[in-house]
Amino acid sequence: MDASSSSWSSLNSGVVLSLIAVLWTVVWQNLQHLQLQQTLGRHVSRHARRLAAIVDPYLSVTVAEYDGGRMRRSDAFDEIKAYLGATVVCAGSTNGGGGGVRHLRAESGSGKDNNTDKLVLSMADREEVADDFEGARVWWSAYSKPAPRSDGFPWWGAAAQEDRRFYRLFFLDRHRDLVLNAYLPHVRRKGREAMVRNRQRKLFTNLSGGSWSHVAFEHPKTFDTLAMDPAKKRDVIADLDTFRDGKEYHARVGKAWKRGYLLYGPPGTGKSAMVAAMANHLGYDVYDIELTSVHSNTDLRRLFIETTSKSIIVIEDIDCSLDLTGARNKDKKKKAESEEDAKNNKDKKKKDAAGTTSKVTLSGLLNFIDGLWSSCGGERIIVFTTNHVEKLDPALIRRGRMDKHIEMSYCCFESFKFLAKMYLGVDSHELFDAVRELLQEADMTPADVAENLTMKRVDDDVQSCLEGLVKELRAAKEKKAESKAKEQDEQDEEDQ
Ligand SMILES: Nc1ncnc2c1ncn2[C@@H]1O[C@H](COP(=O)(O)OP(=O)(O)OP(=O)(O)O)[C@@H](O)[C@H]1O
Ligand SMILES: [Mg+2]
Repeated sequence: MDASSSSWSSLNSGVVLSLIAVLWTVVWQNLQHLQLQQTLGRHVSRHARRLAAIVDPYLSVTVAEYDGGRMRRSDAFDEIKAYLGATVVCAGSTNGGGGGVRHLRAESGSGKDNNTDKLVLSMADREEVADDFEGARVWWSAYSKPAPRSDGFPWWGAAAQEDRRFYRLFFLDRHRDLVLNAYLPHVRRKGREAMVRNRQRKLFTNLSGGSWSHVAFEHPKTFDTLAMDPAKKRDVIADLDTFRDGKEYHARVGKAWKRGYLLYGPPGTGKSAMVAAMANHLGYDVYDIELTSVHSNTDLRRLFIETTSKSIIVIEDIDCSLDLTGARNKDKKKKAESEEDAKNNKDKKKKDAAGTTSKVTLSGLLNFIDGLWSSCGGERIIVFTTNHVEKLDPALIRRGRMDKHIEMSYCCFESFKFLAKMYLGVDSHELFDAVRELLQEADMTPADVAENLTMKRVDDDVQSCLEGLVKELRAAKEKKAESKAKEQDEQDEEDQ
């Protein structure tokens, strides 16, 4: 009995061992060839969901690539794809959701994103990824179906033959309100932001024929490298952020989603640099309108209507592009003209270049701004820059048209310190006190200060750059004192 039971048990253990060996081989092969680890993870998570569904059933929302079987791409699909690509898929298992995706789909930017070198990543079909939101866990899966033959109208071309792609979101019934009212809007918002970040932005300019031409917008200026009063800078950034997130606010108060900025100040104080920083901060395209190449008010309106949302429309040197100062300012203008003849070389050149072909008028400019802004979709910022704010017609820059007026001024000590840190990498130096005093008495633009702080020769160092700056500041101070004395003499002569 003992012997037979022992041989029986040894036979049994032999069978068990062989079974384990066979199972192990299968498991090993699966690990090798079918990436069982991942498959298991997915199955376990599916089974866990099914188990959870017994006590708390889960719901699903499906988003199709094309709305209602038509050939219009669904915005929601693209936003979800961008969200998953940026937030969950690329973050892998570190996103807190624990659902790292191993198989990705890579596409080059489509349509308007053609210029980008970046690949746009999304989940491959049959992948599943988890995401956490305010304590709730949800799951996204991707799948596709072959395009039904019946809806393949020939004029839709190759796109009609492509598979239809879908995203499906699973979540527990108890999270229904949270998912539908908070999570999905959050996904769309974040997705839109990711799409803006991913796309190659463009710098447009108008050609003399009245159409737009563009190049890639690659200006490196950001608010991090723009020297200006820190409080003022924070205020501008907050204003831009509020504008960008203000879709609902504008709709609620019945205001067109647009904002006008007037940047004014002497040449070289960073007005154009500020426009680039604004565009980089918001991720918007830039439309740089050269008014002197626009033949008529109608052409101007057409150009504006062709601009897209999420853009900054800039008219540089608005005071000298055309005679937009209006009849109201004529007397004031006559006086100003004689004083500023010397300064106005740039203006004259522009006017000469304009020739006599441009018939854009002040009223045309006012009308098209308001007409376009009240009728078009929105999310546009318009920026006027000028060296002579006093020459502009008040109607052009009144609040509502130009909501925010920003003065870009000569370099102050704060801006100098910022530039010294950026260009020379120093926070303090024995010459800083001299610079501080001189900046109170001399007018020097940030552009000139930056030029002095740039090391141009191999033997240039912090000391030589700052010495050069102090020398130039002294010269600027003397020049300012001389011109003040001259002005005073002229005034005295007039008074006599
Ligand atoms: N505040 C600033 N911070 C950093 N760099 C600046 C600043 N202001 C000017 N610069 C630099 O000086 C150069 C000229 O500046 P910018 O073209 O922006 O001046 P501007 O005010 O537009 O002059 P203009 O009135 O002649 O058009 C740019 O290279 C810019 O980077
Ligand atoms: Mg400029």
